[in-house]
Amino acid sequence: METPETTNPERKVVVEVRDVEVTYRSKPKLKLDEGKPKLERDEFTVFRDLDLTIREHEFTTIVGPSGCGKSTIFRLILGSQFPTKGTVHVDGEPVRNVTPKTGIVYQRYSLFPHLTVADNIALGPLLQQTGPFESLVRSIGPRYRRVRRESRAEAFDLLGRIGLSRNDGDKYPHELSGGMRQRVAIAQATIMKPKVLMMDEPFGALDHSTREDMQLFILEQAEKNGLTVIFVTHDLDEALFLGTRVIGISQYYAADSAEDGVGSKIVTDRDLTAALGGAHPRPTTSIDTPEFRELRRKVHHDVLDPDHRQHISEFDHDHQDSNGKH
Ligand SMILES: Nc1ncnc2c1ncn2[C@@H]1O[C@H](COP(=O)(O)OP(=O)(O)OP(=O)(O)O)[C@@H](O)[C@H]1O
Repeated sequence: METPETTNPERKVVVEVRDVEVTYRSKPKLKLDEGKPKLERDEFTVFRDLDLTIREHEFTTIVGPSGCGKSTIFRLILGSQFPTKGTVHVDGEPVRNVTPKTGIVYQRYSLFPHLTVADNIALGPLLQQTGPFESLVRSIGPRYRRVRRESRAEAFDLLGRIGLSRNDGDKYPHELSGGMRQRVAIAQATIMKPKVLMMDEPFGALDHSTREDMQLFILEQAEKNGLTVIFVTHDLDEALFLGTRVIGISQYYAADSAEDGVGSKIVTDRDLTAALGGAHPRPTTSIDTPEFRELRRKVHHDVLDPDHRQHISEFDHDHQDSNGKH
């Protein structure tokens, strides 16, 4: 596997995935064993010995073909799924559930349709300071009203920074364009100052030109606010354009197996800044260099080329250490 000189060992570790195995089990099925009925579950191990270290201010993009396990990694870091074996830490603590340490932006459905834009953005701080119970029973109390007023003021302040007007704050999500909705979703996540911002195909539903605008927008937000971002996409160009580090996951085939895929692994982990001789492929104008085209060809070959996947089982399975080196 490519060695990621990528990750700067002096930077604080934000996400640490160690020796993780993820096995999915199907619901019990009734089968016949020598004529006797028996309940059995099918098992599928998507990852074995998965290691991943993500450091502060990295913009890590995770790319790979459908079904390779991108969302599985996403859910493990988020805390909505747990490994069968191994550990996942965020900001030095074991991940046990979804916490404000992790901000999330999905392709859709992050916004509550019955709340205005400002109330959607203010919801996180409001719930954090009052809790769902207090919100429910004390919504007319003075403390709740004060916290709500302050959270909304913070939300209105944020609108300008995400390219929306103050008037937009009183609109409902259905009154906004797709790109504006995703800007609000990003504000909703970042207002909580998460240690890591997780984005799962966030621009997948947008048209081409809005998607390009949003790519520039998230780069600007990441840079201005020093965000640590993990961005899952199946689009290699998007992954290479946005990432300071690109992780490619692919399914592998056991040499002696007739099965389709027998698991997935990280097949590429590259520091784009280092790979391109210190020049990051931003802004857009510089991504068409010979170095960038060669990098794209290699990552495409390692991650997305189905002929290459046949041979991945011959790869060295050694773990990386916390510096990302073998
Ligand atoms: N709950 C589950 N039960 C059984 N198998 C599962 C389950 N969730 C995921 N898998 C399997 O694990 C593998 C990885 O799934 P995952 O959704 O993480 O992939 P992905 O790369 O995000 O796919 P896509 O790009 O299509 O969303 C797939 O083969 C999938 O069928």
